[in-house]
Amino acid sequence: MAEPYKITQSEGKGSGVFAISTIPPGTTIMCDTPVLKLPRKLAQYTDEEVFRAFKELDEDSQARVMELHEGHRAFKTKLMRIFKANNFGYERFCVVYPKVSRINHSCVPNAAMNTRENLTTEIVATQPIRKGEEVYITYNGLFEGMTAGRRYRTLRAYYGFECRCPACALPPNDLILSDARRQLISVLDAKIRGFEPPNFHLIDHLTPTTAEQLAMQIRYDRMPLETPLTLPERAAYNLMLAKLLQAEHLTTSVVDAYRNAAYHLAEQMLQHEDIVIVACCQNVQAWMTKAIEAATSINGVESARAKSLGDEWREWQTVDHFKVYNMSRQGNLTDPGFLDGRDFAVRIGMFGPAHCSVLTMTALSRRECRALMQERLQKTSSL
Ligand SMILES: C[S@@+](CC[C@H](N)C(=O)[O-])C[C@H]1O[C@@H](n2cnc3c(N)ncnc32)[C@H](O)[C@@H]1O
Repeated sequence: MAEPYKITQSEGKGSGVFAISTIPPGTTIMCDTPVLKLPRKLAQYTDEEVFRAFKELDEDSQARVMELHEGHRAFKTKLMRIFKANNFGYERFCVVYPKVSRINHSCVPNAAMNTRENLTTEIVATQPIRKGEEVYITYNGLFEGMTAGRRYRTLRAYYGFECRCPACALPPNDLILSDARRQLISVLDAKIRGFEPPNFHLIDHLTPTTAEQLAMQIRYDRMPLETPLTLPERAAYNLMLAKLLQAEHLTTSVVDAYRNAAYHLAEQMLQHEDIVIVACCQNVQAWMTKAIEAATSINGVESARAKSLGDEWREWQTVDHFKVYNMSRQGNLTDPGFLDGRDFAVRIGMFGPAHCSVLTMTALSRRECRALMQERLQKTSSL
């Protein structure tokens, strides 16, 4: 199949990758395999190490490396300048891709890199990209949670350019809001993953000279959370994260955030096997719907992600709580006025002998529901 992009000049950025036809979200724009590969190390690579790996390549591969962008940093050799401007660091290797290396950076990217274990990578559109528009990825996954000032320092130190993407070029008042959102994103994202928020303060001292120091390289060490998040916190943090990511137009992680908010709220509700809280079911449904909509618009309606979320949601609906919720929504409960005015929760139970028991349902007001839950809590804590 013809590739939907061409590599051509991008104003003020050297070369760039541009869409030659409209690219719907979820489309694989480009596939690439590393041309140069070095084992990952904590300390900086020396010129000799990079040269040794380069010398192993055949002539054609060497030529492909040497035609890449040199960046703007003052390393001694052209090879090192190219390596520094184009390498991607993974857990075990640092690699240079011949085609992906032509993609410029934006803090609000319209494409993302999906890399397999064998280090082949795909660039996938995460937003609709119109014909003639430039394709952007983000050079640093942590930028989602960094203020514009810290992104500026990082890009200047490691790449030597000033980003003018829509997030970095916001008017001052909007920038303050964007910075606040991104700092919150960093806190919520870290806590959801079970870590204390990363300490980005070292970046404030980052300069092109200090960038190569080891102390700067290991600044993202993460401390596990002292107290794990509770279920209500998990649901709330994921919901806030989803909303903040959307406000920042950072679409890639929105799907997981909405899905996880729904999952943890459902988990919380299912702790009471016999109580169906209507508002919880409504929220679980609303957030799963948003996750599915986001996956459909980012990955495409036929994508594995959108399908697996749809399957997951259908499976959740086979649980008694959602069955009862759906019945109440469809007015299928025996008494049509059943939930009127007391529509906070439904208590479900079984009545009669096991072989012919019937499902019973009792409407609960907010006060009744809270009293019932508190009574149970007291019983559990007195055990
Ligand atoms: C991996 S290369 C990207 C492709 C490169 N523009 C080229 O000509 O091959 C990284 C270099 O591209 C340039 N670059 C990338 N994103 C940029 C941006 N948003 N603004 C200005 N320059 C950018 C910088 O010179 C950076 O060192």
